[in-house]
Amino acid sequence: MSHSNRSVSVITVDGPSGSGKGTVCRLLAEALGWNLLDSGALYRLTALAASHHGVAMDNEEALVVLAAHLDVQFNVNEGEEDVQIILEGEEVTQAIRSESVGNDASVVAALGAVRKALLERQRAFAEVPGLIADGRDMGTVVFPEAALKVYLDASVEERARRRYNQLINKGLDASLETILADLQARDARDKNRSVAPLKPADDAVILDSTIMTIEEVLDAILEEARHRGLR
Ligand SMILES: Nc1ncnc2c1ncn2[C@@H]1O[C@H](COP(=O)(O)OP(=O)(O)O)[C@@H](O)[C@H]1O
Ligand SMILES: Nc1ccn([C@H]2C[C@H](O)[C@@H](COP(=O)(O)OP(=O)(O)O)O2)c(=O)n1
Repeated sequence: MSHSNRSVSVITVDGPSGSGKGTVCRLLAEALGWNLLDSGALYRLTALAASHHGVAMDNEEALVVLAAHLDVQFNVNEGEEDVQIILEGEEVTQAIRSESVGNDASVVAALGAVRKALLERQRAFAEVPGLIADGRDMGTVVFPEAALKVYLDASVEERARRRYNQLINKGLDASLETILADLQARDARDKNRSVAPLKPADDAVILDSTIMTIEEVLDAILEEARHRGLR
């Protein structure tokens, strides 16, 4: 099956780091009672598995093997906000969220063979009653037939401020300048790669969240979903 389950409704949310995809996708999945695919987590897990196994982030052959055989469990625990992620028997829920794993993920994600190895695993998430898919190429490559495609953007300065606040709130050290520079490098890598670059699908609804609250972004997407008879 190349396009997994065509009868299942899919809403895709693509956009750069810090635009609010993860937050709004979680709320959408909750509001609609649908499944959630955090595709970035798969690239982060591939990068983390590589570093655990001493595989360099440009060793395409070895990375493909890791991506194709990722031994991962996503556990949804009642009352807990985060999905618990277990990689090769080890809890990595927090570990995959670091900025360095994010940067490594962006590097391995530029390799076409790695993306191919993860493709069917992503499509398998499309199960009834529906799927919210969060990533960079959800609407352009993975679910081209999605009923609603959103491209969520925000200025790079605002996205850097959000990341900075996120780290400070976790009690971690952070430098706004470093975060801004890292984000700019990651944006450039994700947008300029030759395979499945980050860009809005031709039929995407573009939302700029720079001066929108999370609630406003959620409502705007739910309104679009309603227009399309998705709820
Ligand atoms: N519209 C918004 N306004 C203000 N803060 C936001 C908004 N959307 C998300 N955030 C915050 O920004 C940070 C990054 O959001 P996240 O959902 O992780 O983005 P992404 O998944 O696109 O990288 C989080 O701390 C989140 O609470
Ligand atoms: N569908 C996807 C999802 C993520 N990636 C790559 C590119 C991103 O920089 C990294 C990390 O993605 P992730 O969505 O987890 O990162 P952010 O939470 O937006 O900072 O993975 C991708 O190439 N395609």
